[in-house]
Amino acid sequence: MKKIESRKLHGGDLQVWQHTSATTHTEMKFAIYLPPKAIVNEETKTTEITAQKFAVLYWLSGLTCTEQNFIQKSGFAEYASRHNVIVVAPDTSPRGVDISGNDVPDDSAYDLGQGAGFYVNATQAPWATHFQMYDYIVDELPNLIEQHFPASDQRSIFGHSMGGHGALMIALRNPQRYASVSAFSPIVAPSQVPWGQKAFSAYLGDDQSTWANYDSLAWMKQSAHSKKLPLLIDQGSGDEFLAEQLKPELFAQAAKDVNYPMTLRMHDGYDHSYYFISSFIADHFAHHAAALQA
Ligand SMILES: N[C@@H](CCC(=O)N[C@@H](CSC=O)C(=O)NCC(=O)O)C(=O)O
Repeated sequence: MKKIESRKLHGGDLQVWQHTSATTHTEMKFAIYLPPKAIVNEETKTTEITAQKFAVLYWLSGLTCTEQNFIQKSGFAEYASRHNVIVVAPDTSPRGVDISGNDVPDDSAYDLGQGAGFYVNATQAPWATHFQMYDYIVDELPNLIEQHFPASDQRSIFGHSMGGHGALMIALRNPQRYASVSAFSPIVAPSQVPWGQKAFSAYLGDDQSTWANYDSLAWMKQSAHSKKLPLLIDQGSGDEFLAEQLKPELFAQAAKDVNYPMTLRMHDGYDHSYYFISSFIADHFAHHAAALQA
């Protein structure tokens, strides 16, 4: 693991790390924010509160994003610092070259390939060798974080758009691993909308029965007997992708049908951008901090 960026922010330490992933077989980057109390003293190798471990909130970004978009645009650090929660924001796909020096596939579209991993384990060529983002987010990254940082195994997850799909799908599939989930402008039914259909066809193939494994709406529909997590969705009514790609009403109806408590808030006039995210990021930290008891 190599630290490639470190900046003081709201009293804490914002770092970017690069590591060789055993899951994607590429170099991967992630950002991590250590709130003031979680900063490790290099001399004593302890945090301000000796041996304390801190809950971790995982952020999944949307199409075209790297680990940088969220940390630069969301205004998250004030709230991570206030709630004493570690925040981890990974890249959205493998990139560049693999560990054998071969190019990672990229079809050069903004909604497929590099920057568009969709948080699935691809089964189809040429993607399957590297595009294993589900396993990377659910297993490899938390293991790494909990091994190398003062991080507990108390985890929550949130995200935006493609990353909102990722957060909802991962939390609904693994309710024992997370304390809470939230999303801004999520793609809730990827199997039914153009962005998701394009990605799932490429990564998972034409047999649509396999798509349900990665579809939040499908997971919600079968969650009647699952552990229920605190679940919040914020959506702007002025979002240019709302009607064609996002469809949060389908998810809210499915939740109602299976008695899954959730909050869907529609916000008049807000669009799909990080301006919307930064306007409501404080509420998402409050939502997760309550569940994590951070
Ligand atoms: N037309 C845009 C589409 C890309 C876009 O809007 N990306 C969003 C996420 S959309 C769903 O996952 C985003 O977060 N962009 C990065 C940002 O910093 O705003 C395009 O061509 O880029």
